[in-house]
Amino acid sequence: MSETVPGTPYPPAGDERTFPWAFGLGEYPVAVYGLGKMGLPLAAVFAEETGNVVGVDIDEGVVAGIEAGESHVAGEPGLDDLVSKTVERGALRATTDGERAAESARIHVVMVPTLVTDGEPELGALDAAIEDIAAGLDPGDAVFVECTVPPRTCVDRVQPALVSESGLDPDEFGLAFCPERTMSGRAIEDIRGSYPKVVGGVDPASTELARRVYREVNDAGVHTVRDATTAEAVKVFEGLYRDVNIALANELAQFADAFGIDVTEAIETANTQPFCDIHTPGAGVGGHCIPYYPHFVMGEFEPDAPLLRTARAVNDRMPVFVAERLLDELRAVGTTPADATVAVLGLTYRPGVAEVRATPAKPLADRLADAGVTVLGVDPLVDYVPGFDHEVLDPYELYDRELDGAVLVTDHDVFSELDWGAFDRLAVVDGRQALDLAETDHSVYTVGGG
Ligand SMILES: NC(=O)c1ccc[n+]([C@@H]2O[C@H](COP(=O)([O-])OP(=O)(O)OC[C@H]3O[C@@H](n4cnc5c(N)ncnc54)[C@H](O)[C@@H]3O)[C@@H](O)[C@H]2O)c1
Ligand SMILES: CC(=O)N[C@@H]1[C@@H](OP(=O)(O)OP(=O)(O)OC[C@H]2O[C@@H](n3ccc(=O)[nH]c3=O)[C@H](O)[C@@H]2O)O[C@H](CO)[C@@H](O)[C@@H]1O
Repeated sequence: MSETVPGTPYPPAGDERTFPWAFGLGEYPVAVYGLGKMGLPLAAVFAEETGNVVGVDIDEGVVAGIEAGESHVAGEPGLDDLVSKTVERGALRATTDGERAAESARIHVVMVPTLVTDGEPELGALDAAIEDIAAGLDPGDAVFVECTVPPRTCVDRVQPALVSESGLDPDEFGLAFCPERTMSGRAIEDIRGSYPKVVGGVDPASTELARRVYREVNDAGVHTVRDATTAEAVKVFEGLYRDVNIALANELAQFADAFGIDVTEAIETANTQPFCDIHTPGAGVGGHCIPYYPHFVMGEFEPDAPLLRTARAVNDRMPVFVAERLLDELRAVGTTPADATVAVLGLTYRPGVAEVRATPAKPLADRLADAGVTVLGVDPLVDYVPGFDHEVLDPYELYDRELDGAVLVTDHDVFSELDWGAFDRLAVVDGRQALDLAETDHSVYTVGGG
């Protein structure tokens, strides 16, 4: 890399006119750290584009599967084929040796889990990946963080760690935050350009290099922002907006009985004008995005965040609210909760995604169990949830069990397709406005419904 970008000694990726060819020919080898639901599709797309990608994961099973040309991520259209083809032609390799991968790469992309433990951001995986990268970081390299992090993480945590552990000066390498704006179930489509890629560097050269790289990957273009912290805030703001607006929908749903209306109908109607986008009430907010991102802001900075706290409290209470509606329905049909067996339908946090982090099913099941209910967990994608201390069934095993009630937490298609008439009269709570039980004699309460 020759020329420098005015205002910083850091050399960008050569000449803008020649960069696409150089990048496409694999002259800027890419390493992707974290090969999960988001990282593997990203690594495969980079491999398709450059022909020269090494993926890094700490899970030996993940690495072995990819080395065999197989994707371990279910439910991603096009991913199985893309992984198979890019591995077969040597464009994508996988390893558990993060340091060695870093030595071979010029562009290092981080997509490891950034989680929350007891309400605190858990960035250990990020720190570990950065440590690997630092061990192999060379002048002129660039680090792009894609996993969601608290604002200021790149400037206050990542850059100092890279400098201290690599021995390089800050202007000898690039660092940018380039958030993953991707939804499980459509990852390749989103990575390829459902929306513009947002990038923000710790300096202009880092922003410029990120722009040049992601312009080769994202057909919707690249939206550059002032700096890395602004880019981190963009990603977190997207999630905060969603958590607050889901909380509004959940709070409104609790007025359905008092108003005597179908709140979902009122929401859908209110949303027919462009200044209103009330989200959908449900049984709770799960996954490692939306319920986690508020904790990247709340309590991490001087200003308090009462709105974020309240929204989190409203959403965290929804599983309990739904469980208590089911207890009401059991009593309404003359069933004593302590004598009841209830199926909790859906253990993953949303349909089609085998992810159970922050699943609403767990607090909901625990509230039922506290009332003496025997709980059966049911899901088509997973048969185990950490901390879920109840029996777990495959959906079709339900027909062999004596049930008194059922609560829909996650609307996997299979639950709408069940033969509900095969069950004796049940107390049912539909937490996702997904069931049509009008032709049955079940006693049904629909969250947000009339
Ligand atoms: N899942 C989503 O819908 C989504 C969407 C946008 C952004 N994100 C962000 O991406 C992050 C990752 O999400 P995901 O769904 O891919 O998680 P995931 O749990 O599916 O995959 C994470 C992968 O990283 C690996 N890993 C953990 N520590 C590592 C390390 N030190 N080095 C290398 N690999 C390591 C794990 O073994 C796992 O394979 C999330 O925490 C979030 O910040 C997720
Ligand atoms: C790039 C990225 O980070 N993408 C994220 C990803 O987020 P995600 O995979 O976590 O999925 P979500 O759809 O946010 O669902 C989370 C939980 O909230 C419940 N929910 C949802 C909507 C609603 O109206 N009422 C609800 O109750 C739902 O059941 C589930 O438990 O995709 C979203 C676009 O879908 C993005 O916005 C979001 O940034």
